[in-house]
Amino acid sequence: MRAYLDLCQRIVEQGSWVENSRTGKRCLTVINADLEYNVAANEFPMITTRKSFFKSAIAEFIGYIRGYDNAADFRKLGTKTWDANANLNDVWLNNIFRKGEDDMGRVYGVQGRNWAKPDGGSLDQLQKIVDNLSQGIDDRAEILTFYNPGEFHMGCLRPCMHTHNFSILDGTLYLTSYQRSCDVPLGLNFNQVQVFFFLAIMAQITGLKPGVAYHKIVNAHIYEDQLALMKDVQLKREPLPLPKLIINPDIKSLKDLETWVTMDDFSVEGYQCHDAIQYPFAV
Ligand SMILES: Nc1nc(=O)c2c([nH]1)NC[C@@H]1CN(c3ccc(C(=O)N[C@@H](CCC(=O)O)C(=O)O)cc3)CN21
Ligand SMILES: O=c1ccn([C@H]2C[C@H](O)[C@@H](COP(=O)(O)O)O2)c(=O)[nH]1
Repeated sequence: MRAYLDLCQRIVEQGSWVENSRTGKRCLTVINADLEYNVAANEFPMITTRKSFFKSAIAEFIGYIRGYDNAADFRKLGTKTWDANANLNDVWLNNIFRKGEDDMGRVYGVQGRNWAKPDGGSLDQLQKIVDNLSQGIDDRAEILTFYNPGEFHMGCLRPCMHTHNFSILDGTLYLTSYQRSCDVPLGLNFNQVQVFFFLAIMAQITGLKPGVAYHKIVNAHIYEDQLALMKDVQLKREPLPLPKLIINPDIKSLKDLETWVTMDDFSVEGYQCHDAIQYPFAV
């Protein structure tokens, strides 16, 4: 995908160095990036300039859809992406709200499916959206937000891709997703796949046609220890044609996603890529 490489190039050429106290690593940073994915044409935005792992990215997102709060549940689905944040960050390890090994606390899906109401009880944001969209209703507030500042102290990480806003226009479903902070070499690889997947699967389970997914990023960065690999290896490569995402057509409801779906229900067709690059991960 040219747009991904253009963003990487922009960070390398125009980025400013920013200290980050949470990770102790500096980041080369730009502000504001807009990406678009054509879900209607099934142009699946898997990165081709290095080997990419779409199943981990989809597993992570299905974990959010299910409201998981535990890295072990994510591992069972097929991704280890939450192991480090749940178990290796000292601030979280010493947090009194941490419920033990693998606990992530009140992050992402917990907020999406089980938002605690001040008057007691909880709110299921995703179920409301699925119910509305299935009836062709867009109330101009079809918003799933994981961003709950009142509970940041009860989770291992503040959500990065924090808000997903659906729209219906002329019978077609659109998605606009907002991301406050983006690790471009590692996280964006996953986040592109997730934004595409979320629109594709929501269209499938609500009976709407998918349109375009818009991905809006605020702080886009490359960590200092990732920079050489980006500059000297990935940016020297030419992108290859995009593959297609194949989703099992038997997935017809939110219940299906919550109960029987596994990573065997997803495959890609026509994925060609350059060799793997292992970028360092900042905890
Ligand atoms: N610093 C940082 N960057 C992130 O992108 C990130 C976080 N932290 N914390 C929360 C989640 C976890 N995410 C992750 C975590 C690990 C990989 C990763 O290791 N990816 C490898 C291999 C993945 C695999 O084998 O499945 C890669 O090469 O893409 C990617 C995204 C995205 N998020
Ligand atoms: O989906 C995700 C989750 C996380 N990231 C990255 C962005 C940052 O590098 C870190 C989070 O650190 P903060 O200090 O909370 O901003 O994780 C991502 O790119 N995508």
